[in-house]
Amino acid sequence: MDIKQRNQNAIDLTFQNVTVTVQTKQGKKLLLQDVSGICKSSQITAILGSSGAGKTTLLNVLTNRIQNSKKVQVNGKIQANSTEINFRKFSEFGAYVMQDDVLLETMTVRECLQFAANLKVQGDQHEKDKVVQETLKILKLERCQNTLIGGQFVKKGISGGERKRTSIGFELVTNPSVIILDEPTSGLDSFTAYLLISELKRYAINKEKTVVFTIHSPSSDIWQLFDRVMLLIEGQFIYQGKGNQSILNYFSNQGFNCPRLQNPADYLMSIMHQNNKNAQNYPIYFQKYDSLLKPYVEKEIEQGEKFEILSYKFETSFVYQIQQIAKRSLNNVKRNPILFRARIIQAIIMGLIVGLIYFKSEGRSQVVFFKLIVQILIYLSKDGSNHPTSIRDMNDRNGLLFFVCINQLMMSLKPCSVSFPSMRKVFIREDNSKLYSPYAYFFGRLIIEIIPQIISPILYGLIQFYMVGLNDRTVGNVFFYFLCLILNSLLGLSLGYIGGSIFSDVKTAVFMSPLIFVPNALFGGFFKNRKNLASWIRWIEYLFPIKYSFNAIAANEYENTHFIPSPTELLNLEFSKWECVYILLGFIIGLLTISCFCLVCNRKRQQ
Ligand SMILES: Nc1ncnc2c1ncn2[C@@H]1O[C@H](COP(=O)(O)OP(=O)(O)OP(=O)(O)O)[C@@H](O)[C@H]1O
Repeated sequence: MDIKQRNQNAIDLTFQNVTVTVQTKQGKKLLLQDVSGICKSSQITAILGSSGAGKTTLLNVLTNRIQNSKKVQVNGKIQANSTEINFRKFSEFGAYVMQDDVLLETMTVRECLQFAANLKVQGDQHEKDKVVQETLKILKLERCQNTLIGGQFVKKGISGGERKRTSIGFELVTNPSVIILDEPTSGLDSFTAYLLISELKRYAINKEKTVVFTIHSPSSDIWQLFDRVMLLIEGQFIYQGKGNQSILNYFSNQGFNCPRLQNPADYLMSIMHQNNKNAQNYPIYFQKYDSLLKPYVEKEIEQGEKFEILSYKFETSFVYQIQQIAKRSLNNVKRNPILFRARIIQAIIMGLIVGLIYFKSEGRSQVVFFKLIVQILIYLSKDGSNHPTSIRDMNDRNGLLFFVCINQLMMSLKPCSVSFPSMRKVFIREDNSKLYSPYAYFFGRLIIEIIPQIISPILYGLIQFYMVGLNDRTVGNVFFYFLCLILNSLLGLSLGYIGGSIFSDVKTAVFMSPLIFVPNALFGGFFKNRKNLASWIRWIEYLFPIKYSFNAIAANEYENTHFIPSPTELLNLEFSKWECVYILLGFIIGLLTISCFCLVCNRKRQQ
């Protein structure tokens, strides 16, 4: 690498006159007050301050995660090598490791880094693997590389420190020029914390990276490592410049002497801590900073790196992204199969319950369940034996058909409505890191989640179809019945996706699902005959897809029936069974498209 290339990869991150104001019930609150500074390449910059001083807010501003809104106002200039940057630009060269480690618990440490590398590292698979191996080595994660991350559902997992390092590795693997970390040492013992910060320092020096982090109470060993320190009180700087002895000299000149045997960081935290005694000194700190350090910092900003930033923008193909997400989703199902198993068990139990309740009612086929497979194989056709024999039988049949429709819808609606919210944090984090397109995420997950929604209705149907004795006059009738079950299940999936992509948390999504389900059931054409609906409200029934499911399944059941009165006329079935299939397919595609757009529009910047 020549000198010019090396300098072009180095980024000085500067911020000038940054002010952040939020509107609260009590009035306007200043989170950051006209702060300016520089974080230099090949250095580690530590931001210290008491709780609530504005450290995280500053990192959010540097990474462009805070946007102007009705409640929040952000002013100031953020630049990388004198080029003003926005959220998208930052993601091309920078990475942000938030305080919470948002990782997918069913992945191993290596898989987690590999996922990020596959999607964001340029080159062939060998190069991607090499970067992963190097990152595992830098962060001392080799020993636990094949251990599952673990969490709520997958109990056995890596330790807190390994988790933190995996989180950092997930961002480092993409080789960012600027890496910003919010409290990377929280939850780590002092020695692990020291190892981590020294690795970050080595990384900054060896690879000319800009490393910025907030830290609460660094040990004296860690304190020695800081190249640059920023001290914040109430959203204002009281110090910015070299670490170690320089900072102690600065405060000593103001009459604040750190006792010889005390950890300098602890001493500084004690004089910054918000209490009445310290508060009297705040004006002195601010005034000294403004007169002694601010002009010097402004000069440093002016002298900062001016090279144009090399664009690292690299995106894998849409199909490759879908492949990677689908592969991960499949692994997720394999390693945490509880939802999949629950869906299958639910189908078997519900199939048996329905089969037993409606078992071989009056005049129905006497074919028993175990003959089912043979029945289908020999394409058995029966001559009208499955048609209703009485009004009572017809009512039973209608009830069964309607129940089957709403049951299938409900069985897939609920699990699918929590599918996006349960992974939302992971998605938001990865989306913020611009690992993939949100559309690829949607389709990658859909491809895998659709599988149980097809297997389950088939199982359900296989169990109850012949137990009950539905219309098996032709093979076409039998298959159409199964097609209806699958379409209902996919309808539930798409309705669930709508809820899950609008509502960001699991509880709200589950709570709102009856709002989707109940009107569908009421306007489905069974509980209330459509002819009896008031004319002003009748049009609404067309908006609820269960109407078409019931129409299709009933039209199939009563096809060529000789029964009088005609069940199709009594039910006022409006459409032919195939017309209903096309309408249902339209609904499913339409709802999936809407939910995809909702997911895209509902993204936010992680703070
Ligand atoms: N959206 C908001 N609305 C109102 N107040 C806010 C908002 N965001 C942050 N604050 C307040 O701004 C102050 C600074 O918050 P910030 O999270 O930056 O502090 P911090 O220094 O990182 O604290 P800690 O070390 O405890 O994480 C806090 O008093 C916080 O309550």
